[in-house]
Amino acid sequence: YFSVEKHDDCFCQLSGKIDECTCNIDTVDHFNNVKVYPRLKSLLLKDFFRFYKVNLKRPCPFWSDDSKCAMRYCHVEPCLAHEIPEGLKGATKDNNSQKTHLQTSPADKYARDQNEGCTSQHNTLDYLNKTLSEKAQKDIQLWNAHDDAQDNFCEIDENDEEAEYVDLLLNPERFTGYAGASAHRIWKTIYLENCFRPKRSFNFNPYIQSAKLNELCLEERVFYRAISGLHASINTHLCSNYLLSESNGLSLANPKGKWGPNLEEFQKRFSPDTTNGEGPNWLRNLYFVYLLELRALAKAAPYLESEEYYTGNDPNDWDTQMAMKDLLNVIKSFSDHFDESTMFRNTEQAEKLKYEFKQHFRNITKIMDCVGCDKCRLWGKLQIQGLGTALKILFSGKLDNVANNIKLDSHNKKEFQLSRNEIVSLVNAFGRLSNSVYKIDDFRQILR
Ligand SMILES: Cc1cc2nc3c(=O)[nH]c(=O)nc-3n(C[C@H](O)[C@H](O)[C@H](O)COP(=O)(O)OP(=O)(O)OC[C@H]3O[C@@H](n4cnc5c(N)ncnc54)[C@H](O)[C@@H]3O)c2cc1C
Repeated sequence: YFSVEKHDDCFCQLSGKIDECTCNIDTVDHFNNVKVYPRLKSLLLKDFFRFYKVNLKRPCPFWSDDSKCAMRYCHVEPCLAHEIPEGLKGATKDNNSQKTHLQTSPADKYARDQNEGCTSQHNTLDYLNKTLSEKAQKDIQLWNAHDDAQDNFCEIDENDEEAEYVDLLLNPERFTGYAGASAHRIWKTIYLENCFRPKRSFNFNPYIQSAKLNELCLEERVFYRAISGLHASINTHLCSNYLLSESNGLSLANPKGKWGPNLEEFQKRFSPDTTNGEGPNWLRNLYFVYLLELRALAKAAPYLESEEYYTGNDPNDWDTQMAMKDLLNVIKSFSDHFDESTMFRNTEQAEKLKYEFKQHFRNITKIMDCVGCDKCRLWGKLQIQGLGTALKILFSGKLDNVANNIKLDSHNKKEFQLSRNEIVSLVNAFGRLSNSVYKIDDFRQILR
């Protein structure tokens, strides 16, 4: 079952097919490292993707927050008001254009034309009162929000009073020193309580052995692999952006520190010798979740191509729009996408399973509020929201019939919506996975 080639000198020289998918590891390596990674790297510097709104102060709903990471590197600096682009602060172009759109929508125009051509008698007999009381309008807004929330895999906190904008470029994901019981409790809770488990698993080890995965059904395996892939990605980042200058990682002697790849740490975390043979499988799960999010971006491409990426700075926004279109064209050109249509097929079970899948995932979003290191919490929340957005795109069913080359009309846009934060988290989360795939290749080069 192990996918490491015997004669390869590096455990991370993975090969063969990615589990649950039809494409090979090296296909993804090449596609990502040459085409996707450089594009994402510059795209994620744009203001639209740089500012993420998040509530880092939500209390942990499951246990009292036992350990706060005291290291400087755990700290997150929220943005000051003047640092946030005007367009993100309140009156967005979207709001404005929606207003004008509503005033001149074809339906309104039709009604107006009809009325203008009517006699006064017709006016009274045919009159359809289209005005809505303020209360009804509010109710409709609530219903729409409710319907939309049904598609969501995440607990959204961007509207919380305590939510603040964070500049992601000033708070890079890297080694923080967050470890030990608190970190283990989070991962353990995620795996133990929220991942579906093999029915005959009587042991209390929360971590599923890869060899037992075949006892799970496809949907459950996908869920597990996505979480494990994200876990592998986070741990790859802390190895590739490790604090090198201070041996104990806690000294305040060097305020900036020297950061870079730590091969030993990477080997310890992923080599078969130190992980009971599991490390390479965790890395393969990283490729799996990469393909899952890649497919979500391809599926949502018609939606994302019609976005304005508004921040209030027209030339920059136009650049962002063009860069996003370019990236989406590359993503659409990938020939071997993950096929989500094989999931939730068995009609009797499907709805129940989908519901459970969603509930499990929502729980994980709540567990993120228990992460005891602000920076880890920030990136954990962002990556989980990004993954949740990918799942919403893949499984809400609302984009299933939208062909790749069709521009979304306003009807489709009303049917399916992504908030700014969902788009920011999805693209940044995918950026993190892309970065991990790239960094693993760096480690391979060092080991060669
Ligand atoms: C949400 C979150 C975000 C974090 N962000 C950061 C960060 O930005 N920077 C930082 O330095 N630290 C971060 N951490 C901490 C980091 O992930 C580790 O928990 C920590 O470094 C301790 O590592 P460990 O070797 O003890 O094993 P852990 O990574 O804590 O893993 C615990 C156990 O899970 C199993 N396991 C490990 N990897 C996988 C996998 N991929 N798939 C399945 N099972 C696996 C193993 O049995 C392992 O013993 C974060 C933790 C969490 C929960």
